[in-house]
Amino acid sequence: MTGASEQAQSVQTDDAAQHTGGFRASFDVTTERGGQSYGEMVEQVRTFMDKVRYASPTPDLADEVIDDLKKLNAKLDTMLVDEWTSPSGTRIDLPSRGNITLPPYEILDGGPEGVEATVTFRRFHLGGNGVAHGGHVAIAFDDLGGMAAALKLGGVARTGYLTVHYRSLTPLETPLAIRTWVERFEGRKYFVRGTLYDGDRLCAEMEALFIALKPGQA
Ligand SMILES: CCCCCCCCCCCCCCCC(=O)SCCNC(=O)CCNC(=O)[C@H](O)C(C)(C)COP(=O)(O)OP(=O)(O)OC[C@H]1O[C@@H](n2cnc3c(N)ncnc32)[C@H](O)[C@@H]1OP(=O)(O)O
Repeated sequence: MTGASEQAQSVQTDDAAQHTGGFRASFDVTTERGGQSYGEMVEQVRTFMDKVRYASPTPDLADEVIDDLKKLNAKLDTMLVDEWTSPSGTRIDLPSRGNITLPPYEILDGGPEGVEATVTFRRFHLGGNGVAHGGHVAIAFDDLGGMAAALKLGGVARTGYLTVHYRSLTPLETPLAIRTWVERFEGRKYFVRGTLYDGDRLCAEMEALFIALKPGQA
């Protein structure tokens, strides 16, 4: 089986959408790419990943699952597109904009004043002893901190640094309140803060620097 990066893209993409700087030439926001079942497809894969984290299959069952996965991978091989035209990351109607690599979050409010969201770490995000892996907490802060910077500056920023203070354990399968906001900015430097709460209990805090990209900068 080859990885996606080794596979030829099988679907023609629009030249006008090609990358000319920043994460994307322009940030695409869609609700249609991938069709109406794309969100449920992502959800089923997330559920599968949750089960893989806890499953202890017999060798026979593992072989069966491998066969099934090979068939599914072959199906998706017929529809691979480039980063700029994939639905993933652009579907604002779906949790985490349809990006399966992010912990699923739902935006409650977002604008120049900051972003409020609910994030749920899944069984797949287990670190140990029943609670979330700290790296996954940092991913949530990175994406939503980047979003707060983007909404403040009206453009794209990259993370310069990101520090997470883990204040108490972060539970799995529990909707948590996550908030990010730009505390101040100096030129291209956006200093972003964040909090993650389970009810009244502070699980983690974040402080980060996001740097606005210059025109044409990757
Ligand atoms: C509701 C729907 C709406 C949708 C709405 C769209 C939302 C969409 C959200 C997407 C959200 C994705 C969010 C993921 C964001 C990543 O995860 S990005 C990936 C991780 N980050 C990276 O890979 C960055 C790697 N680093 C770099 O590429 C370059 O260092 C950078 C960041 C582009 C900066 O390089 P540069 O442009 O040459 O700038 P440089 O002159 O070095 O630095 C600029 C200033 O920052 C300072 N600086 C730079 N780095 C540091 C540092 N580490 N510490 C302290 N100071 C620093 C410099 O000292 C300098 O300061 P001044 O001298 O101006 O005072």
